Amino acid sequence: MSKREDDASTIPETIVDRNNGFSYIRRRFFGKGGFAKCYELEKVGSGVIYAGKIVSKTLLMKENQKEKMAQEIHIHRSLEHRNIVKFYTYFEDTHNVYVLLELCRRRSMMELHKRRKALTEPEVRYFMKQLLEGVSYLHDLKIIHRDLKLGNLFLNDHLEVKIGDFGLAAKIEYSGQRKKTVCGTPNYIAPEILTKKGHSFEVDVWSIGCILYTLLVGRPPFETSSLRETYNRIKKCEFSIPSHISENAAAMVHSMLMPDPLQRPSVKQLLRSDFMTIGYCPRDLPPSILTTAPRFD
Ligand SMILES: COc1cc(C(=O)NC2CCN(C)CC2)ccc1Nc1cc2c(cn1)c(C)nn2-c1cc(Cl)cc(-c2ccccc2C(N)=O)c1
Repeated sequence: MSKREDDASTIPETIVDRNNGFSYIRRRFFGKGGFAKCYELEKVGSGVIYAGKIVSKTLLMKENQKEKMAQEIHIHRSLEHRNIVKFYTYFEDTHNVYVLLELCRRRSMMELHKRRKALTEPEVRYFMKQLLEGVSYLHDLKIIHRDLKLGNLFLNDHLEVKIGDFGLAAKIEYSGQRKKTVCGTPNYIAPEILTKKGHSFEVDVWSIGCILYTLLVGRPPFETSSLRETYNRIKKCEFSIPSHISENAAAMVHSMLMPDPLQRPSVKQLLRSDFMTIGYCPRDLPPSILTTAPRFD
């Protein structure tokens, strides 16, 4: 019999953190990503609600999987920024590892994209400003995320962007270091990772360029019917920008999707780009934009 996606056979209805005696009621199943299942967890007593990422230890038998999970926790627990998902705590029991994270009730930008497709340029400026500020904070700490994608950009009740899922993140240990491998497959993967030329902060700029293109155009820049063909287009930097996209927006996309990583602007330079600084940028957005384009009269 096939297991249900939200199979919770080894996840107790009440989860106890044996380090401090706090317990959490397992509520709604939100979905899964990689090895993890995500549930709404309610802290007994306070009623505070978290997004609980739960990983079965049966999936952490191999040393490299244990190390990957430990690295994700080590990096994420050290972060504190309004555009980074807050890491509250983690603990384990016989069967699982539990990570308690900031709940983002408006889910992720992937759901927004699926519903709206292309956004207006002021909305794109609004989301890009927060994404760039969050990644600028990471890069200042010498951390590369390496898997920036719409599904990892969560939205809270105020539609503030919260970067999550540090499962592929890495720390640049010394100036000029180029990472040679990444254990996993980034969604918006940069050409230098595919060609194994060594990579660093510029891969996040590439991924943000793919996100920018997707928000402006309504579909990803290198999308094809086969992964092999998509990878070929990425390696050849083969993409086109529809003519209705503004000059400043197109120029920003082109600068971020340069084949040579050293030609790409830094995140800080992007925050000062013409597209980001010329043109209306709303201070906040109403929840109605999750389903309908706003009018900025
Ligand atoms: C009310 O808050 C949420 C509701 C829902 C929701 O209603 N999902 C529905 C999907 C369709 N099915 C049929 C019913 C449930 C999803 C995410 C929420 N919030 C949330 C999730 C979070 C975080 C913060 N907030 C953090 C931090 N991480 N995750 C997280 C973790 C993992 Cl393991 C998976 C996923 C995940 C769930 C589904 C799709 C995609 C993803 C994804 N982005 O990976 C998300």
